[in-house]
Amino acid sequence: MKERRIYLRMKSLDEARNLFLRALPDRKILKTEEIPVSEARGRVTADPIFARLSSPPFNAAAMDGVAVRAEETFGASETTPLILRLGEEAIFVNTGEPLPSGKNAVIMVEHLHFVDEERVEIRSPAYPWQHVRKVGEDIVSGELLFTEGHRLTPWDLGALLAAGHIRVRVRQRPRVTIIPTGDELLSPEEAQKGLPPGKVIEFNSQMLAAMVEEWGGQAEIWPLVPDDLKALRKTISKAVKTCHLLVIIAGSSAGSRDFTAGLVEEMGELLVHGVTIMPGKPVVLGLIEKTPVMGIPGYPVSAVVAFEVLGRQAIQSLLGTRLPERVRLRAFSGRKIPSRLGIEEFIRVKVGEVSGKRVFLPLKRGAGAITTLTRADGLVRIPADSEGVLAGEGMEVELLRPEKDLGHCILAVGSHDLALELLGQFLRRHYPEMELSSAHVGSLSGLMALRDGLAHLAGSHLFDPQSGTFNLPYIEKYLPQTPVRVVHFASRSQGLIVPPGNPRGIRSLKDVAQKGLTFINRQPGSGTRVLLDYHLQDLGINPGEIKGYDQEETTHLGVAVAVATGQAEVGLGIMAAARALGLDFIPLFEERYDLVVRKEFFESRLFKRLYKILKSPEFAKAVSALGGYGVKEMGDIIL
Ligand SMILES: Nc1nc2c(c(=O)[nH]1)N[C@H]1C(S)=C(S)[C@@H](COP(=O)(O)OP(=O)(O)OC[C@H]3O[C@@H](n4cnc5c(N)ncnc54)[C@H](O)[C@@H]3O)O[C@H]1N2
Ligand code: MOO
Repeated sequence: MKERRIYLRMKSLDEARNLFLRALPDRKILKTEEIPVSEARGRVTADPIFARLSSPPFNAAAMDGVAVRAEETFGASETTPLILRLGEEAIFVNTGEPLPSGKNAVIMVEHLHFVDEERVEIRSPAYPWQHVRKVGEDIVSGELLFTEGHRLTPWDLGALLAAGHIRVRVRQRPRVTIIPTGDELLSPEEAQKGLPPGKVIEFNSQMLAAMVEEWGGQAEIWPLVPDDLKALRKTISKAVKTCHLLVIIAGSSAGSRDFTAGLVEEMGELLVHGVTIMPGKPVVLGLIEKTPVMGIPGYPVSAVVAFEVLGRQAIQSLLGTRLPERVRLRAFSGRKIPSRLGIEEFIRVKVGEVSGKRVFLPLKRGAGAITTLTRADGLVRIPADSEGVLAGEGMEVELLRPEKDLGHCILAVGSHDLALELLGQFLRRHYPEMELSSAHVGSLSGLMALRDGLAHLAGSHLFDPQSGTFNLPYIEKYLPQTPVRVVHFASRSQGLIVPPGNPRGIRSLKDVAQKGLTFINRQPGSGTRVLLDYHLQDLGINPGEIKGYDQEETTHLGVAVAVATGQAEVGLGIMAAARALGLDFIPLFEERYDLVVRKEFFESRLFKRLYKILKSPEFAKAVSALGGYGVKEMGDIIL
């Protein structure tokens, strides 16, 4: 067998799923078993189930009062009350008790007028079967309660018991064996003693096992297998004999120690290696000794996504039932999200509500970051034939949490700022259910997002050369119809970010042009770019004289990374970004960074919380500590 594998032709998700589902063994391989109803929640019925008893089993009083024969009460009215003899024409009954024979209605105790110990007066008639639950009203003996293949809910258990069943025949739960692989992994228990260098905690297996259990399967996690072809071959050949589905985690990609696809091919039939989804691309699907085998990528988010879109249906198909679908809702994208053509992308998103409209912002895309799932409100799928989503475009969001828990997320679209990120961290610390989700699109695009109702607030630092002021002239120009308030956030030092020790001896923008240094720029519409262009013009420098002027990053940190990695010799940005990466900084200008807030959001409870933090000395201190920030006027309301 070759040491290193390249992918088979990648399949689309539909192709891969169809190939795999068609190859699954017949459902009949799952045995059936009879189990107590008390243990049957979530199980799938193996037979149709008929009621053995009726419910209620007799005509029962539905209210506390007296049982009567309705016909004997006809004619009673306010003007012609009727007297009934207690114990004969009217017999006391409590809710749930059988009706005494001959009686067919109940009069509630509140409607009785007691004459004496033996007699009661009524002032309106009872109609037949009033306040009576008739025998079999709920369930009639012999009726079909559940079809075969029905997944039992908690209330289904009630109906089974009421209908006289204490045991029920269900389909065996598909047994799913999960094998984590990788030399670098350590079990969570072992890691308690400390994590040796180069080791990471193995947790994918437990996530996948929990998913299996949620879908109605039975998961068994096998001990970790090292990256060793022979060991893995041996484990697989044992595992396929005892399970209905085998899941091998990691080793699915193209690395020299990625054995899964090769082993499936060698030991059985390889159906799929590589699916055009992201995360989750290097999935392996196949059959070994008729047992379906899945090779699931090792990155945690890739593992969850791949297993969700392929494993879920495999279990569903083996169980012969449909699993409940996630709630979906339509929401609008708060920013442009580019996506690779030919790949179906699963974007984790935060969902907020702006003026009654649902808006989502993407979280980080890295498949290694499990918190992009724990923090996500939902998933948005960008189809393979799309190059991405435009700002304001409506998409379907598959919710990962209950809909009622949405709406705690503040959506900030605009200029990137490290102190704003810190504000988000403070917010979560004080109000754990809340989140500040930000998209870095630059100041001007942030204002546009505000205008279009796609953000609650926008961080902005747009310099207006004519007036020498920040932001307000732009708001006047671009948001004439949008009621907004403006809160000062911080002043920032903008300057040149250079490698430690400033090896090229840079002092000014003039030096950048004159010394022919490689520059890293920011995207048009960002406040930093506006500032740069203004000062270049002021200094009479033609952008064409600046090497790298057309190389753009979208965040301050992006610029700092470019300098730190040597891709550029200098960039323009804030001091905090330089500091964060241990770079040197030559301050050039002071600028104002303000928060432009939609007026109705400014008045909301969510904003009040954010504002409280903004005004706290504790937060101001933390921002100062970032370096290069002035916090004297932090929180001043300037419009
Ligand atoms: N040259 C290429 N390299 C990679 C490609 C590619 O197309 N060409 N694809 C990348 C993609 S996409 C993914 S996804 C990953 C999948 O990698 P593997 O399935 O081979 O998994 P590993 O490389 O062994 O691990 C990746 C990552 O995940 C961690 N891991 C693995 N198992 C677990 C576990 N049970 N619990 C927690 N974490 C786990 C592992 O430590 C690694 O950090 O490949 C890319 N490479
Ligand atoms: O499939 Mo990988 O999951 O794109 O990161």
